[in-house]
Amino acid sequence: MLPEPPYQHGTLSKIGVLLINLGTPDAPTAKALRPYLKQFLSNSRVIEIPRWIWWLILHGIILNTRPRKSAEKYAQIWMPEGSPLKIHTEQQARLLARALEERIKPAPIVEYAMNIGNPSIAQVLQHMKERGCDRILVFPLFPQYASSSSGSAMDNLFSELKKMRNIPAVRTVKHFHDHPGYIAALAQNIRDYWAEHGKPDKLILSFHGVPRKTLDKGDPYHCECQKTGRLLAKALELYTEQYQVCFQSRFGNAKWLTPYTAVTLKELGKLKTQRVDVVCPGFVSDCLETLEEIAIEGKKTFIEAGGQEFHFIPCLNEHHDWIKALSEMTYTHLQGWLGSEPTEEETEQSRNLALEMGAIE
Ligand SMILES: C=CC1=C(C)c2cc3[nH]c(cc4nc(cc5[nH]c(cc1n2)c(C)c5CCC(=O)O)C(CCC(=O)O)=C4C)c(C)c3C=C
Ligand SMILES: [Fe+2]
Ligand SMILES: [Fe+2]
Repeated sequence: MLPEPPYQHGTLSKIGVLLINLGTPDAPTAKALRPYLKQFLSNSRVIEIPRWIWWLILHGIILNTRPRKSAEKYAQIWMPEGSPLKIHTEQQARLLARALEERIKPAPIVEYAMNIGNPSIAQVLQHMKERGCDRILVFPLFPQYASSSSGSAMDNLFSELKKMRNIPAVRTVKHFHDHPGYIAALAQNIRDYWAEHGKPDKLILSFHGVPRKTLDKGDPYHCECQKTGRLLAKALELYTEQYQVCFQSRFGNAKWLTPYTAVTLKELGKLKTQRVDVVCPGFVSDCLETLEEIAIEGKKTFIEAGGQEFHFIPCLNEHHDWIKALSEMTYTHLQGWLGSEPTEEETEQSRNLALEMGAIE
């Protein structure tokens, strides 16, 4: 069990909000990619094949080849301040804290952590406890629930809580794939883009893929992506022929959810489609998968196949409507906790009582 700060009578119980994203390497180098990929790909929710077979493949092949290849990709999208995923998540936490300050007194403490890499869930939870958070809302930034993303973040959270003597009250957000605020923010972000750059012939809604067999095993991810797609198309008043839901980032040789984004872009290119726009509603922050795989590689695939014009629409990142939706969802999930904090006066009284009773010195 982890060491615990000494229990203090009458300390103010604070509310914390912990945003969690997937995680990113510390640097765009093979040296930093190796431990990141090792942690990611050792997870049995991410790779669901017998452990010993996978151990041989991972240690014998993947960790000897992929770190260098992935580092080259990361180097193309790395920002002066660091990894885009980390920078956007940091900004989202800062903007959410500011939005909540205006609605909730005393304002909750907002932090972010990464399921893989840094800052780790373990580190940040400990830090929140030290700051006096006794009630924590854990909010994974994955709109659609998948066992490999949201489920894995929950595993990590619960295994850290298991090490604590004094466990805070914890609530978790499962998903928000159909939340009206999230859908409205996605639609507005796309409309903003189209107001500046005009409209495409086809809009591709590209979600991160997962192995096809996870759908048969009961993972709701596929259905949640389809629902987000449907609601977003409705908000944008698109006809069925004007958009398509696709799945990207296939890993390994097994069948993943289809249609594959890269295959669809190639087909659209071959059909000499004048203009295709791609947006990635399943990622709330731009990252390797959107900036390299779609904006660079996806564009190349489409143009080389004969397409004319390719546009990548950025993720929600710091969009005003997204921060509003995030704050709205947080507020909803905090119901029952808000307004129940003891006042400073009550806290002082209980401290005095404990002093009188000799419970504290
Ligand atoms: C949006 C949710 C995500 C799901 C679901 C998901 C499943 C999943 N991913 C892999 C393998 C890799 N993904 C990688 C990067 C990556 N994945 C997500 C999100 C989801 N993944 C994000 C946001 C990122 C980008 C991180 C960044 O730093 O920008 C990588 C690492 C990069 C690389 O080497 O390609 C791998 C590997 C699997 C196998 C999987 C489901 C089974
Ligand atoms: Fe991934
Ligand atoms: Fe489905």
